[in-house]
Amino acid sequence: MKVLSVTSEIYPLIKTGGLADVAGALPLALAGLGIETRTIIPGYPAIMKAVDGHAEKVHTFAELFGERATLYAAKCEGLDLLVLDIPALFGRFGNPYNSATGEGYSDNWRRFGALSKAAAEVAAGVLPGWEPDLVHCHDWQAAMTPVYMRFSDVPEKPSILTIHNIAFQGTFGPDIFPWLGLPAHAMAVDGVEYFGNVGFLKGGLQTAWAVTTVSPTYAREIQTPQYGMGLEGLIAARAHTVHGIVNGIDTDVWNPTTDQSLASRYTPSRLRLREPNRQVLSERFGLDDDTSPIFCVVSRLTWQKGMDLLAEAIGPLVAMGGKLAVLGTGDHHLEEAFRNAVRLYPGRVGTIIGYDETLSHIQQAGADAIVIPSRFEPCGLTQLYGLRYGCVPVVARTGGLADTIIDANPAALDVKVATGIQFSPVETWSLVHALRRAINLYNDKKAWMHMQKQGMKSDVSWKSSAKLYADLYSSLFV
Ligand SMILES: Nc1ncnc2c1ncn2[C@@H]1O[C@H](COP(=O)(O)OP(=O)(O)O[C@H]2O[C@H](CO)[C@@H](O)[C@H](O)[C@H]2O)[C@@H](O)[C@H]1O
Repeated sequence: MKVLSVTSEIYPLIKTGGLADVAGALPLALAGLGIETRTIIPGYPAIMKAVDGHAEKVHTFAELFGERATLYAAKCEGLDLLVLDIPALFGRFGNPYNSATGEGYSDNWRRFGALSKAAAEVAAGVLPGWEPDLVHCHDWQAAMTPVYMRFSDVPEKPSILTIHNIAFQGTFGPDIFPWLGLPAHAMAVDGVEYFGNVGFLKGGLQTAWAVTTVSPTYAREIQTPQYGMGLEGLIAARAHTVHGIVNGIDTDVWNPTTDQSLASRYTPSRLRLREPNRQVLSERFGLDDDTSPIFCVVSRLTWQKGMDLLAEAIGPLVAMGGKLAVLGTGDHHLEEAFRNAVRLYPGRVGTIIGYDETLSHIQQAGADAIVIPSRFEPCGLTQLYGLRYGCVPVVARTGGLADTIIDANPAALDVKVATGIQFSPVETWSLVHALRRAINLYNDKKAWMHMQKQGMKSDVSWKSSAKLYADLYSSLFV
């Protein structure tokens, strides 16, 4: 089967978050099941640089959203890419969505409208010698693809839209509609119309043949007003086509026995070898060199991720003897709160504001636990990295966090199946209680080691989830 994947970021070429990890890893996992994936991606400077010298021009669009566009094919990092080069839209350095001030680009509707339109044309067969059987779109930036497929003259191909984060919906004023190149009747409830505006994600949810999200619990949650962010009615109405498939991780990139980012590599039976990583981590974050537990964070510093709750829990955490190493970027007031905590609790809290892939590996290998107090979490990847690295996850009981971590309740501890700590409701007092439970368990060396080992045994690979995607793909042809 031939699949066209449509995405606005892909690991290792351009990444702002978990979407890139999934868009990069899933094609490799599906290849093992006989599914050939080509990924269409905007030609940002980072992508153009990566394919420079080995890209082949395969198509020219005379006009796409007022611009001339070129599609290049290139193999890169094991990925089979179709790069959409439109310098006026994508030739911007830095974050793919926002300007240097952190604001979304005002022409994002043109940029990702163009990506979706180009993808729909590839689906319709404009490339010489290659036509996909199915189109798999990721998030709002790709969500107009099935809309263009639905409202075109060419027979529609099966399509899947995966929601990685429903908080980002790509909603724009109605004045953009005439520029989208869609027939007038597409501005209706069974098209892109969304409370009088144009909704990219809404249009995709309406038109894709199947909708997936990245865990079964989140698939249920987004059908409720608490989590659906306005789209719950539409998603619930399409419940029979909504599937929750938990993300896997690239177990070659995330492998503590071979990871070259680490000061020391280790296996479940040689957990002592984590110690040099712990030391590197302590030095990098300016933490006291003692045996008290280190909790880490690798995250966007936002409300979604519950980082305000963690900021409030720092005092109690330090009072209970814990240390905290925070790596992240995000809301300025939260960045400031974590910087302040370093001043208040020197040696107990370390904060690095920034994005650092290598350091994120060192954290998982050196910290004792990773804290993920998300208010909502479609799947979450950092708890999966934590499991793989023996860094015990302390997580909010929501979305994929609820599906992937086995809470250390007395029964689970008794039969040694616990892999982390869950807490609910997602409030500061409850998080503090979870941190206390973690510290108590950490002080019981045997129980803690069992949890680390049990986590490291968990199957966090793409194997079973890739099979679920393959089955879903096949089901759309019957
Ligand atoms: N400062 C930093 N330095 C280095 N690395 C950093 C970093 N901050 C974050 N990262 C990395 O970025 C990725 C974040 O992935 P997540 O799944 O945690 O959340 P995100 O909200 O981006 O993804 C959305 O999509 C994914 C994929 O489906 C879902 O798992 C998730 O629930 C959903 O919100 C991880 O690989 C993490 O290690």
